[in-house]
Amino acid sequence: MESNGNLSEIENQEHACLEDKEEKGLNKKELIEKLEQKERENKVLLSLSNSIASIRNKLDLFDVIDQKLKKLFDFDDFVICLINDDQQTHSAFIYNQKEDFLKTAGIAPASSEKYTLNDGMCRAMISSEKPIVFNVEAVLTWHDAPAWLGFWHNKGIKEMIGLKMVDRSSCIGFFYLYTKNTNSVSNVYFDLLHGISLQISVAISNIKANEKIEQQLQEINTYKQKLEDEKTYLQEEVLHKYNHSEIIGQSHSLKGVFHLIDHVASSDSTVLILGETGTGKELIARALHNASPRHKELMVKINCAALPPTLAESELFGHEKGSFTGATERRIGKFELAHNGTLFLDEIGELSLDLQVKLLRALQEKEIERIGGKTVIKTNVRIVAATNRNLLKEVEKGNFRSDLYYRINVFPISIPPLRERIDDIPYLVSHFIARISKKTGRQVNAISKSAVNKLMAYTWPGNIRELEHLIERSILLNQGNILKDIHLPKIDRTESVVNGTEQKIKTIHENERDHILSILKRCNGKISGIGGAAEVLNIPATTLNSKIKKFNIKREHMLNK
Ligand SMILES: Nc1ncnc2c1ncn2[C@@H]1O[C@H](COP(=O)(O)OP(=O)(O)OP(=O)(O)O)[C@@H](O)[C@H]1O
Repeated sequence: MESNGNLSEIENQEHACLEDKEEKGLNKKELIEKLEQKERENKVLLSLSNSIASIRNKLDLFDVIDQKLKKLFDFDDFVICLINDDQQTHSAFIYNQKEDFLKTAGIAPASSEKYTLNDGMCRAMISSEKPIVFNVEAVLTWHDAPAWLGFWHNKGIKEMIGLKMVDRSSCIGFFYLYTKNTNSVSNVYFDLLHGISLQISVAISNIKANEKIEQQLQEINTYKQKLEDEKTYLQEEVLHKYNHSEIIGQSHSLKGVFHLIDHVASSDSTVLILGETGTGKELIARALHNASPRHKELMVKINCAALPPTLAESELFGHEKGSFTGATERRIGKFELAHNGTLFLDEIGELSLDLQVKLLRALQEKEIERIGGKTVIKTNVRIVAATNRNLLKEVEKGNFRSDLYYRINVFPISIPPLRERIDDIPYLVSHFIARISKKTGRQVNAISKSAVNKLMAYTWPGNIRELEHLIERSILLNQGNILKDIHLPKIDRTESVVNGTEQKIKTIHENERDHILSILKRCNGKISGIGGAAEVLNIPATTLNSKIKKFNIKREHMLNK
């Protein structure tokens, strides 16, 4: 009896069979019972086919087969195996996954195990169009019995009904029913079984398509999460800083810094930026990143001085959800965020010794592990570090690991303090006036010459940041659109305290002499002309010359820094 599993065809066949039996004189009651039985079977098949259409995962398919087919056939268990991509082996795809079930001795079904297609059972099923009944005891005596058979034998299985599963005329796997009795599935049902296996093939294609969609969705979610992380980081960055795109200055020393940036930007070398606070180290780090091949990726900043001790490791390397109290969400660390980009380790001299070890390991291994994570994550980051400390001294004092120092001190760039590049002050002032006026809505658009001179005479312990803040303060206090009044700190802080002891009170003359001398030194002995001490002091060069004479200031005093 051939069948393609179509239900109406099956019914026709059953009617033909009944007519045949009537002819042979079977009694009517028996025939009605048969007909009712067939109707029940058809109902089960119809409901199976309806359920199969909505199946999305393996568990659903297991339940549907287990519940619906058990109404039709007397079997104890079943397994669906699929042929692997290598076309040489097959593995269990749908099977009973209950723990107590899998405890039985022998090789329990597991999707990770691969078995050859070249065993006696597979060969027989591949070459047969119909289900085959295998006797377990008999197959166990075969030289090419499948490796897993002992497991079912130990479970008390006596018979296996196996058939190949076909999709678009190729064999994609096998469907096995296991029974503890013999002859429990009559061969009358074999055509039906074949039809069922075709429906199961459809369900399997759906499951596989669904698994692929799920996997792609997961990839999309991971990517989305990365974009979210980057977006949050960038939003924080925008909130916390102005958007500097320019480094202002024309001084010889700053040009030297630009030259070094040009040299090193295109490589992946670690750069250590040295300089007093406020000299623009972060600006230089950004310029370096923007000039590097990594400029399309993020430059992620870690302020090592501001890392809270309890969260520092998570901040650097991230954590998995639930890895510690308060870790309610998975979070990626700055190292991971900077993947393919630049990691800017600001104020690296402030990093605790404990974190120095962890940082060194991450730099050496080029891989990190999230707290509570089980996998090692490869990272490709370019390191730019900055400090206002003398790191070598910190190494000598035992505050900074020498191995980390040598690891980061590959290409040092020193940013000169503002007092050593006073030529940059007028440019910086114009830049800040324009920006701060715009920001505050004030109409200030110029600065008086005397105010610039005053600024050039100051020593700027806080460097450009101090200048920026001072201009802002002055603009806010200014009347009119020319900045005339500059509110410099009353005492020049660098000169007010000497080794923590108070200065002795000086006479007016002593003060005047010291001030003139300090400006002369700053101007490298230049008296007149642009950038000369007379211009800075806002007095004629002739007046300055007579004061130099009066205070007995010698040329060597002026050059003696
Ligand atoms: N050459 C420059 N042109 C324009 N603005 C500058 C320049 N140098 C520094 N600044 C500005 O001065 C401020 C301080 O700069 P930055 O934060 O880069 O200094 P830093 O050396 O990193 O300071 P710290 O050591 O305190 O972290 C910033 O607002 C920065 O934009």
